[in-house]
Amino acid sequence: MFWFVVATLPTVTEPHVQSEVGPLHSVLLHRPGTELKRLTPRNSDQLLFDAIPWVDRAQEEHDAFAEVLRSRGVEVLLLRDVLTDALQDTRARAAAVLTGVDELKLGADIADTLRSHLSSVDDAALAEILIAGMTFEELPAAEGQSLVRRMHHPHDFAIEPLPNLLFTRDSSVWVGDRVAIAALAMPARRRESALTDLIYAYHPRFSHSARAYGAHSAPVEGGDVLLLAPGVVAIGVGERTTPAGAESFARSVFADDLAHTVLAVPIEQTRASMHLDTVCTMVDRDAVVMYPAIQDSLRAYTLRPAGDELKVSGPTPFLTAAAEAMEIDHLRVIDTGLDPVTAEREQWEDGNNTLALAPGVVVAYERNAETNARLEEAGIEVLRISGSELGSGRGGPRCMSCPITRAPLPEIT
Ligand SMILES: NC(=[NH2+])NCCC[C@H](N)C(=O)O
Repeated sequence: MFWFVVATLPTVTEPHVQSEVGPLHSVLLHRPGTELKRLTPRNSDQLLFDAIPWVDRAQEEHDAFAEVLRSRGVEVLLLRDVLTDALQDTRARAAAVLTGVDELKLGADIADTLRSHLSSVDDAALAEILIAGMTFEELPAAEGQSLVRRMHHPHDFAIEPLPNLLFTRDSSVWVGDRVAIAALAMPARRRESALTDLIYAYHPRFSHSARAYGAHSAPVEGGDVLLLAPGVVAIGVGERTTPAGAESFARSVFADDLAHTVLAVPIEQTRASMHLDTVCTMVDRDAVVMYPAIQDSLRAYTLRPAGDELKVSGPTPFLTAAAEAMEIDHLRVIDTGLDPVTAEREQWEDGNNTLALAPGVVVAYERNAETNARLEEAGIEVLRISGSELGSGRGGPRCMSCPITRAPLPEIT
């Protein structure tokens, strides 16, 4: 006689991320849309883009990126869809209307008109306005002509667009089973975390998830947070994440028992290295790809909990501090052996910004041919995507993805 045991598998995978390379199950992406069409040569600097993307092509590239992930069994959640779903909750809608309208900028009359307009549109339209923004000429018609309306150019933004929402890595980050909503440093990005906050607070899939870093406001951006191993978090400190942000993030993950060591890693405050993940990402459980120019100079302060206090030591070389915290002999750096000019070109085009789908399997921009070839020589499987338009905002596959669930790392036998 045979007994069949039917395992009841959960229909959705619970959020949980402990590492950079555990098999990826669920990820949050944002398919770019109208917000990219708002970019002009006059506003692109302020909106943190280095070129004006060809939007249709950027969407094709993004669809292909999502398809690569799906073809490897990853569940892709699109930010616009989950935001629209979250807005079904009336509390979410009320909060969304408040976050979208800046009364100081618009004055009381326009703010009132805009709030009632936003309250009257359906969930999808509200999500679209929150993402794509709104110009003065798109404002709902109102009686009379206020000074604010008359003095603003019709193409000025009444609600700023969010072109950098494409980089879902930065506005929220999962550590273990908790999500931290990032406090973003650049004015052009601040409203992004209001949207991720709404999603995680009101989408039925996430509304029961606990928060990390809840009550803090010092900037930490997800692109600076690398989960080197279960219990070990590296935080880049530079143009975006501040020392105060890194310190309070460390206190928060220690208090919640999510980590035993945090490495605060100073990085150069330049556009080319605005986040730690622009110069270093993990490609295997014990290996990183790293911009060769910083390999010898990268250092880290080691933070550990000491009762209610923090014990800070260092700085010491990053690779040594990381290996020690990860309890491995050596954190391998894939030897790209690139000449400095090629290395600088490929770093700028996000060659070091790979997204791991599993240990030794990464998604990378195809244009970084030399870096990718060296990764393959080192035994890493590289899934290439094209990013000529997507990359114009200075972000690669890692920046464009927020992992929500990764399986635990398989034991090494
Ligand atoms: N995790 C990352 N490296 N994100 C890239 C963000 C790029 C974006 N244009 C910004 O300047 O904020």
